[in-house]
Amino acid sequence: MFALFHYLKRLYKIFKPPVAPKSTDALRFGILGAANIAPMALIIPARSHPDVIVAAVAARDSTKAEAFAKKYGIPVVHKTYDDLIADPTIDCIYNPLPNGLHYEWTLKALKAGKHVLLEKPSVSNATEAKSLFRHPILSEPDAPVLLEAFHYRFHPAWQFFLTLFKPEDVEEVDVQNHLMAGVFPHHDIRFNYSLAGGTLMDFGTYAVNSVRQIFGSEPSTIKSATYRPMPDGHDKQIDQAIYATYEFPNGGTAKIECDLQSRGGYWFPWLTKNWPRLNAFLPTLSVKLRPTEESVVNGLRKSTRKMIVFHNYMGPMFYHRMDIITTTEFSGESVKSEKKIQYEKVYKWSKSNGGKKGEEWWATYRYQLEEFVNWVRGRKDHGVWVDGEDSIRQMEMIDQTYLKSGLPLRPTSKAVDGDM
Ligand SMILES: NC(=O)C1=CN([C@@H]2O[C@H](COP(=O)(O)OP(=O)(O)OC[C@H]3O[C@@H](n4cnc5c(N)ncnc54)[C@H](OP(=O)(O)O)[C@@H]3O)[C@@H](O)[C@H]2O)C=CC1
Ligand SMILES: O=C1OC[C@@H](O)[C@H](O)[C@H]1O
Repeated sequence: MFALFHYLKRLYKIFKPPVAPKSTDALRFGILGAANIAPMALIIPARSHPDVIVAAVAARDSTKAEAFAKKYGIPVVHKTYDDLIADPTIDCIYNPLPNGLHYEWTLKALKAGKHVLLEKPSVSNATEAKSLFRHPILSEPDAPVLLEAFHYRFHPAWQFFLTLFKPEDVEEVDVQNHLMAGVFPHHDIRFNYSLAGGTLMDFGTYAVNSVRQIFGSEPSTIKSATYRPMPDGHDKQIDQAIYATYEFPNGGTAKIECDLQSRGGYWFPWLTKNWPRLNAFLPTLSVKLRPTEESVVNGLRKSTRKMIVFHNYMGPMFYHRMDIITTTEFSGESVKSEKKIQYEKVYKWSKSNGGKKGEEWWATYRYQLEEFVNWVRGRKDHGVWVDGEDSIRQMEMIDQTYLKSGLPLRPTSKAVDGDM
């Protein structure tokens, strides 16, 4: 009963956080587009941050922009994205535009001297990523800050998870990201090739990112990559689901299965195979480690193996659980095994974590905003970060996966050659 109350209180505070009094020189953010993700990823987290004010928004349709601004208490509405970027009172731009517009509008904002919090996936492909993250503007003294918003990495649960094993000991990783069919309609930006859509660009980008983090390296080979295309009448260059296996330099392998229109998975498949799939709705990954001990006890060979399952690694603030499963096997003439499971949940940094800030109810996005502001304020040695070279390597792995699957790379923005 107490646990349920605690859980509901945490959920409530994620959506209705206490409002912090703002500092006099708080950073003023402007949002490009009245995007669905903006409240969750910036507007709500900003409320509890004393150094952040969401000051302006621009949308293509001014009625939509006005309604959005009214709903979320944003004082200024600009008629165009260019007007927002040109606003001298704005310090930081949040870019949640469709993937295919990330490059162009981020570069415009950087050129106007704004710091940019850029939604994932950072851009459409590795060509854009190199052009953006290695742009000379980012090497100038007092260069603006640019961050690909891989929010899940900023949460203490993910960072704790990474302490549970050494990358070189990882033998197998399995990532399962399924979203019930029907959540996103077929006309959603996620299924639009010209806007750099595709499941690999969406759910898949987390899967790719997580395996890169777990192995601490890039894959040496893509062993296979296949996809399920959109239904007839829709863009066949779009992967509705993507399945890939990778080999890493330590000999370990990773399998990813990502589906934005997931169906079936129930009994009586002949009847249920087209039913929207509800029973795998938490993105989950499992990591199998190589056997860690080999010894002889009473004439029996003892070996111990660990497996860690992380339920809901993408949205740990709502609920998550790490199952650390240790299997000890004694083998001689017969084989006997013992299994032990330890459960972990982490919502806050431990006290020994270098004074990093956080509350149990902070969402991944709130932890991310904390670090973004730290960087803008010059506090760069503080904690988790996603650097530009990492974002480039991420797009390289996505490109290579598309090529292996037989799908084309997502289109490169004309702004790359024009350099605006
Ligand atoms: N971090 C996370 O957890 C999540 C991140 N995302 C990422 O955020 C971005 C936006 O996703 P989401 O909020 O779901 O998408 P939405 O479709 O809700 O928002 C995209 C915005 O882009 C603008 N836009 C500009 N040009 C176009 C165009 N040609 N077609 C469609 N929209 C256009 C629209 O703004 P206007 O208001 O001006 O019309 C719209 O509000 C994506 O990159 C996605 O990957 C998405 C969900 C979760
Ligand atoms: O970033 C994301 O996280 C949640 C998903 O539902 C969404 O499709 C994706 O864009």
